[in-house]
Amino acid sequence: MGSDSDWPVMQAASDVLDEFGVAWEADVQSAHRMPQEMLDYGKQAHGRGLKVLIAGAGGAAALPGMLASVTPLPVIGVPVPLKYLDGLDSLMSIVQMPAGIPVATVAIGNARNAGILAARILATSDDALQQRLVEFEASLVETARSKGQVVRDASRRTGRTGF
Ligand SMILES: Nc1c(C(=O)O)ncn1[C@@H]1O[C@H](COP(=O)(O)O)[C@@H](O)[C@H]1O
Repeated sequence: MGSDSDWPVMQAASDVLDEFGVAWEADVQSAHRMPQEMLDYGKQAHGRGLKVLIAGAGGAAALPGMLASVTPLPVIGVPVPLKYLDGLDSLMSIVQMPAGIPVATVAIGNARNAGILAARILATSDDALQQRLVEFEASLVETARSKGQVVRDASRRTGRTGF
């Protein structure tokens, strides 16, 4: 992430990776504030055995794209919302990459989805992880169904059938 101030948003990625039993590391690397160190981190990531990079940054978010330009690894960008512009600036900075340097961009502030997408990428070569993802998706179906049941029960009680 571009700053430790992004951690409250980015932590959701590490939380969901923990849920799936996927090892992760977190670091602060800023393309703007520490360009050489950030480039070194990106260049070395592949050789160190990392498999997917999740890059979260707010405002003028150069970090995800710059990382993607120096690594063959898949990079997932997380637009971090700041006080001004609600993360739209970050979203635009991350999503509009030139051809040849892709960054898979998730919704503003949705680091959890970045973690899940990383797990899905890793699961293409990990059957056990694939199975955990299948079970996770099934649990989402159950949760959505039970929420629908709560609404149906409430509408029956009140006699209202629509909203
Ligand atoms: N967007 C970038 C980059 C970069 O893209 O290189 N480096 C820091 N930042 C962002 O600046 C915001 C404010 O950072 P501070 O809270 O440290 O002032 C953070 O959201 C960070 O991701």
